[in-house]
Amino acid sequence: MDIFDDILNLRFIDYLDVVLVALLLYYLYKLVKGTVAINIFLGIIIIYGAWRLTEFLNMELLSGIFGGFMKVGIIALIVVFQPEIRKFLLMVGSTNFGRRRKFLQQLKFLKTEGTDDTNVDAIISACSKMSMSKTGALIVFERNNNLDFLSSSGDEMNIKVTQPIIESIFFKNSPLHDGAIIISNNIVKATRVVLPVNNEKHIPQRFGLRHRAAIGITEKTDALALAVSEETGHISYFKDGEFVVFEDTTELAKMIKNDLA
Ligand SMILES: Nc1ncnc2c1ncn2[C@@H]1O[C@H](COP(=O)(O)OP(=O)(O)OP(=O)(O)O)[C@@H](O)[C@H]1O
Repeated sequence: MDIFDDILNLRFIDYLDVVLVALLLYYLYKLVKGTVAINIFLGIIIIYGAWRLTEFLNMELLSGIFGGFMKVGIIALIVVFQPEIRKFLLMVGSTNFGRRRKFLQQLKFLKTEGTDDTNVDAIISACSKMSMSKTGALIVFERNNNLDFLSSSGDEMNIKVTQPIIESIFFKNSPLHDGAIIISNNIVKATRVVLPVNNEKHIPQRFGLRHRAAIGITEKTDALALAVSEETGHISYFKDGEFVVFEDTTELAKMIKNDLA
């Protein structure tokens, strides 16, 4: 009965508390998913379990050793998870409130008809042409996480998306063709951007740095990425650090529009 009383007595702030913890866990999971950090995390849990067990069994020497380790645990955690903590803070701090405002406007039916919707069809047409001519390309779509911290690694731009613009950026002799481009609200924000590369995931050997970079950025942020392979002309779409399977470019365009909505 006590439990039911407790549930009935939950305040709004308690629900909010639970939702925030769930969000925090989700972000933490997103950070450590597919990395060695998950193994370190498991290691810590095993040592904690061993410590409690040796304490329970009154094994003084062993429990002393594990206990000593656990006492400095928080410092060890900060040292070991330094890159993950850094990325986590970056992810939290770089949330793009501009897009959130747009979302609120949509809710209020105030959004003016598609002024800054990305022209996905133009991008897909450019990708199809680049696929046929085996021109390599790497396109990143910004969503809620602000990618300005990456733009500085390349050349900042402010140019409206059109099919010829995308094709000419990646044209082999163009000075801008190397690296990735970042697109936000139908604007190419940056070119020649260097993305974080995922070194840990086991993806087929035929995929090199371009595809690993697409996995890296979509894993660490909520961005989407499109890659056109220079070797095979194949178009790949990435979301949440994974390849997304699609039938044809019509389905691909539909998926991207959906994911950007
Ligand atoms: N970290 C990165 N960030 C942005 N662009 C990158 C990055 N790494 C590689 N690239 C781009 O990808 C190009 C090709 O790299 P690589 O051949 O290793 O990739 P790949 O996955 O095998 O692609 P492809 O099938 O086109 O050869 C590079 O010339 C560069 O323009």
